[in-house]
Parts: sequence; C-alpha cells; structure tokens
Amino acid sequence: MSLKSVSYSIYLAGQKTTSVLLVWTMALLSEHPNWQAHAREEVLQVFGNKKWEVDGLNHLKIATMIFHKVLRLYPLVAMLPRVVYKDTQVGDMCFPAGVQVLLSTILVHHDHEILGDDAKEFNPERFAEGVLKATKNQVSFFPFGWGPRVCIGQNFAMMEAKIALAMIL
Ligand code: HEM
Repeated sequence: MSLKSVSYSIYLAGQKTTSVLLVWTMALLSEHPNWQAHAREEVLQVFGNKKWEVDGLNHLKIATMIFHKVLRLYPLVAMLPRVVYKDTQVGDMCFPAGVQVLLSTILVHHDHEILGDDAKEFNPERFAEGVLKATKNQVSFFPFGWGPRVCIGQNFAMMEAKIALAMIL
C-alpha cells in the first residue's frame, strides 16, 4: 500500500466517524437531561472553569460510559465484512473457504438474548464498570471492530469526542 492510500484511508476512516458519534451523543443527551447533567457535573469537577487538558480527559468516566452506550445503540459501522480463509466449523454451521460473511454490529448490539430486555434503552450505567463487565466477557460490543483489523483510531476518537463534549457542556 502506498503512503498516499494509507493517508486517504486514515483521513476517510477518521473524518466522519467521530463527528457522527458526537451528533448521536448530543441527540441522546437532549432526550436524557439527567445524563447531560451528570456529564456536565463531571466536566466541572475535573476541569472547573479552566480549559480541558489531556490528563483530565482520563478522569471523564461518565463521558466514557455515555460514549460506549451511544456506540452500542448507534454503531457507526453497522456491518463488518470478512472473508473466510479456510473451511471453518462454528457450532452446527460450516463456512467454506472463500465465503464472504457480514458481521452485523447493530444486530449483536441490540440483541435481547445477549443483553436482556433493556437492550435498546439508553442506560450508560451498564458500562459503569467497563466494557468487559458490561459484556460479561463475550464479544458482544465491537463498535471499533475486532481482531487484527480493529480500528487504529479508537483511542484517538474517544479522546477527540471527550474534548468536544467537555467544550460543549
Ligand atoms: C467513533 C469513531 C470511530 C469508529 C466508530 C470507528 C470504527 C471503525 C471500524 C468498525 C473499523 C473496522 C474494523 C474491522 O474491520 O474490524 C475501523 C477501521 C479503521 N479506522 Fe476507525 N473508527 C473511528 C474513528 C477513527 C479515527 C479517528 C481514525 C483515524 C484517525 C480511524 C482510522 C481507522 C483506520 C485506518 C481503519 C482501518 C484499520 C485496518 O484495516 O487495519 N478511525 N474503524
């Protein structure tokens, strides 16, 4: 891959994603003013009336919970395409080599069997103890993909989103 195509990939993958995450976050916070108030309180506690700084961003726990919940309800990449490279048996199903499969982020993120009856509700509290606890160690939350092709910009995106949220609130 040339430097030019790598640069394009990073530009395209990083441009709309974080801004769409912020739009969904604003929409959901306007519907749930209690969470908006929690998030604002936390920003004021961490930064007071000063400008945001990088170290403080790590202390924005409520903001992280909110972003995780937004990404669960509205994963920006709804499907992940994969090609099976060798014959693979998963439970009762056999996937021959060469077959293309689509992993549906949105279906897994909204699955009542995995998440319970409140799967589609905006309840950031579910992420209070982190992603592993919230998913009970299952691969049931992958807004940034999974495995070797996982999003390389995920930490950067969360940082950008927190900065924007801190400035807006
Ligand atoms: C909320 C923001 C973002 C979301 C939800 C997101 C989501 C994703 C997803 C689902 C993939 C595919 C992973 C897979 O196939 O398993 C991906 C790949 C990628 N993302 Fe992101 N992304 C975000 C922000 C960013 C940012 C800010 C950058 C760069 C600065 C970035 C750069 C990339 C690149 C280069 C890839 C391709 C990685 C590869 O194929 O090896 N992303 N992203």
